[in-house]
Amino acid sequence: MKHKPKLGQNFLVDDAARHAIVDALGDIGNRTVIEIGPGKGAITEILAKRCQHLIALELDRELAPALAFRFRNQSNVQIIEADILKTDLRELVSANETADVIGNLPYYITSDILLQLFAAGQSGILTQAVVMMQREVADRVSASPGVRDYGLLSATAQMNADVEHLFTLPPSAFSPPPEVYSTVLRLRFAPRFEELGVDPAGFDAFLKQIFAQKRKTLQNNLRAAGYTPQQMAAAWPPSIPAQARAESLALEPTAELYRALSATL
Ligand SMILES: C[S@@+](CC[C@H](N)C(=O)[O-])C[C@H]1O[C@@H](n2cnc3c(N)ncnc32)[C@H](O)[C@@H]1O
Repeated sequence: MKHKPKLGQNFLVDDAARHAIVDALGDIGNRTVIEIGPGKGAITEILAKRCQHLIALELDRELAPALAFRFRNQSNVQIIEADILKTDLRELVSANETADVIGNLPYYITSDILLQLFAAGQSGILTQAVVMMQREVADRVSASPGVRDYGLLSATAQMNADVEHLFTLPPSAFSPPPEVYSTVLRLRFAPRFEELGVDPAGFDAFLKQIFAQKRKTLQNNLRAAGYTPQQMAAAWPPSIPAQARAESLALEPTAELYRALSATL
């Protein structure tokens, strides 16, 4: 079967790596695990032996039935031919249950998948995700405030999860080898909206506004988003320098600024 580059198909062929990814989920003997993009089953095969219930979502209409056939005698394995982005994860998880997610992600939709996982995390159905992505994207997801890679994706991710950088693999771990290195992250879903006193939709929109132009100061981005100089003067927390950029602020002062500006509306 020919691989389909358009579907981000780079199959994992490094045996130690595929075990390490599954090991990162910990003990899954009593867990429901959702696998994104099982492909030819490199990770699926190990998960099927270890977890209570495996739900694997594969878009490729040749690979999905081939996997369903291969695992037909394993009653804990469910292969679904579906587009992850068009799947409501809440429908896969029974009431009063939570699931873990795993996947060597199709890199062309990494950010969209992460946003989908954060939304599912907010609804309380996911505990953790072990996900492999292009190294540069993983560096942005896990970057701390004040470093060059810190931006909208970092702030969004860290509002939703504790992010842990696990390991990086070279192109040779895959067939065909991609042009980039790949990094595995563990995300433990722990939304911080309540703790920081912000509403998720409003704060997500605010993050998009303050990171709209990375090289501009916070005040310039806020002005472009429609805040007046008077509103900013009335609300500006003394702890935030007037010339600060969004990328230099931790989530706590960012939330403080959002709350103060919201109070002026
Ligand atoms: C990087 S490969 C990983 C395959 C396999 N898990 C492995 O590690 O060898 C990504 C997989 O995601 C599948 N895929 C691509 N787009 C998808 C989508 N929108 N929904 C579900 N699966 C998708 C591809 O067909 C491919 O099998």
